[in-house]
Amino acid sequence: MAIVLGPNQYGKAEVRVVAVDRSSPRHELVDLNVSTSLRGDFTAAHTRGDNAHVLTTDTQKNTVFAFARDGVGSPEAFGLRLARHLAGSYDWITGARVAVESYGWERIAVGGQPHDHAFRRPGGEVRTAVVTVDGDDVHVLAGLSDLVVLKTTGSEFWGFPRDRYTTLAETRDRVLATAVTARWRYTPADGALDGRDWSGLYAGVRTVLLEAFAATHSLALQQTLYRMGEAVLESSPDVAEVRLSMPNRHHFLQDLSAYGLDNTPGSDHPVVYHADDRPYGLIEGTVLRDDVPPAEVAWLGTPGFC
Ligand SMILES: O=c1[nH]c(=O)c2[nH]c(=O)[nH]c2[nH]1
Repeated sequence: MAIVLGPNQYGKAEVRVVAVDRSSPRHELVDLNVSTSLRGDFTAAHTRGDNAHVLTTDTQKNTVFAFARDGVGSPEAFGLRLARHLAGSYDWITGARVAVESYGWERIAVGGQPHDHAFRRPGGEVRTAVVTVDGDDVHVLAGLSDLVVLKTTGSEFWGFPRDRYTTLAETRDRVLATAVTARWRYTPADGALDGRDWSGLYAGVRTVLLEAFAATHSLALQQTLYRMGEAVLESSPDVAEVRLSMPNRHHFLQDLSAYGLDNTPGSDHPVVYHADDRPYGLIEGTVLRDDVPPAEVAWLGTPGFC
């Protein structure tokens, strides 16, 4: 009896690549999750730790980003280009599997017009309501969670203090993305909560949140959050306060200079970002009218910030 290596494959799983075509003011966005696997003769790596045949998973990841920099096209076409390249890279590599998930984004409508560089990812969004009866008082919180939005430009972040641990570069142009969780409290209006057009109110607030995200030239996600809450209060006299929780879904500009590719935001090639999932900044805040009495009981039992 001999113990032998059976079927095997290896690669980089879930490379989160976002490519932005900025060749016109109307940006186009491709958002992919790419996994690669190589098949071939990798026996020595498994049995002896001899890596002479191992095209590293790190290289496979870099190749995904470099190929995206040349334009993605359809997921099928991108997969074909990548799989053929990987399978053909060394004679001991006999095959490659490339799996591509493509996430769809829709343009956010501002004033009824699709925005040039602000997008919403459909699906997953949840409408919420919490009603509290406390003696004679009644409170209604409406809200939403997982409203996923992204801007490909119109976002800066600079002017922050630098201590010995600060490495973050200042930026005048970055991708800004978040998944909005919001709750807002309706004013009791003489206790006449019944009979309001709840769905109409909800739709109005949601539209204002989206429009404010899209239309705000952001100097910080904190500023965008405040502006979104402020816009709701300005447009809805029925709302007393808005609480927002917004993770900063970081999109890091991928450095491709090691293989001679420029990836600075410009218009002559797609700009390639790595969509990181964690850790993430978590920006949370309340925006409220200072002349409406607080109602902490309305928020009792609501976990997290809002
Ligand atoms: O909008 C931002 N706010 C921050 O507080 C922060 N911190 C950070 O590292 N990046 C960002 N971006």
